[in-house]
Amino acid sequence: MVEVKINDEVKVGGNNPCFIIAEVGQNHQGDIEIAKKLIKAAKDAGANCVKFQKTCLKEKFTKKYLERPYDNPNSWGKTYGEHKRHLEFSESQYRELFKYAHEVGILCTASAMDMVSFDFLVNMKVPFIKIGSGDSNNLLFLKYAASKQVPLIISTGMVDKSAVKTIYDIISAQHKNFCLLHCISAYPVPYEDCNLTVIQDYMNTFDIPIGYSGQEIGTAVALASVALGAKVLEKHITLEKTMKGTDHVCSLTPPEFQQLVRDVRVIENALGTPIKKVVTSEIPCIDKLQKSLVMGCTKNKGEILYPGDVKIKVAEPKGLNALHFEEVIYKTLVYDKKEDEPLNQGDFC
Ligand SMILES: CC(=O)N[C@H](C=O)[C@@H](O)[C@H](O)[C@H](O)COP(=O)(O)O
Ligand SMILES: C=C(OP(=O)(O)O)C(=O)O
Repeated sequence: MVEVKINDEVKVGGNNPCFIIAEVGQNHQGDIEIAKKLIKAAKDAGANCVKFQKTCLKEKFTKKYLERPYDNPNSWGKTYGEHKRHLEFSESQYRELFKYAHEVGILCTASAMDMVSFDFLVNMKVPFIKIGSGDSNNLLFLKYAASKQVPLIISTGMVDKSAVKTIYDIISAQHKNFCLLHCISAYPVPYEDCNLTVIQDYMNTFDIPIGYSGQEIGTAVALASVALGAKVLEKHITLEKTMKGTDHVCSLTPPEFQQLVRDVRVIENALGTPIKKVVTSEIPCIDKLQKSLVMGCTKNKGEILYPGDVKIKVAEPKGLNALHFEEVIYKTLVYDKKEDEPLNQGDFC
């Protein structure tokens, strides 16, 4: 499988650990201090990267859409434009945040929500650029992004498989330094809509790392995605789930995020090898509880071992592994044997 090179130290896919993105998105409430707290929380939780959403409002939205009333409990203004302006950091604030993340020691990037934002992020030399599901049908943008030859992580919410193939074709025509994330764009996603096994379908279809961007509540589904093979995992992070904003409800608090990272690492460790074998840690249990062949009754040298004469029990000392039962039946005893005595190679012929 192709590995995606995020920077000189970090690669995604192949045998590399799952790349975990803490998605701040707009959970900073438009407040740079909250944004910094979330960067620090992402670092402390063990995330590999922290991410924002960069938008040039007049590139992403029509004038009329921005003037649309946005009257709901998550709104930061009377119109959608006012709401989004409240949540959007300036370029200099982004510089400050990237600098802070660098000081804290965590990779930091953003989703480019439009071409202008994409160019800004390229200039900022972010380790990769995320393309969110809002652009999974935006072929013009995808072509533009592909032509810039920067690593990309692309979400695939709100479209079907044929569109995902189109995304793959567009980017891979230029380079293979990209991942696709399975994603369902609902806040929160009902569990029955997660369709997590799409991850396996993507893995069978595409020769690039596949990941999961989860908007469902909790960590169970995200953990399952890693067990299914996700090599990138994105989850929203928040300081407090009851804060105002559309995404807080499907976000994880810093302790939850920390637990997620810990559990992902446990799962990766536990996935191990598909070769079923006896492992060293089983030896004490084998010694203590595995059954072996013993005499079912007392018999003398020269007598035949009929079924019923050989029993399978936990014994000390052990006899032959009980898997050899069939090989022992109808053999002749070479020694006298008492009931419950172990039967070993050399005791019969
Ligand atoms: C599809 C997409 O962009 N989704 C993003 C990523 O998950 C979200 O964070 C949205 O920006 C957010 O839900 C929008 O909320 P509002 O409309 O209240 O600002
Ligand atoms: C919308 C985004 O992501 P996703 O589609 O993965 O939720 C984003 O990263 O801005």
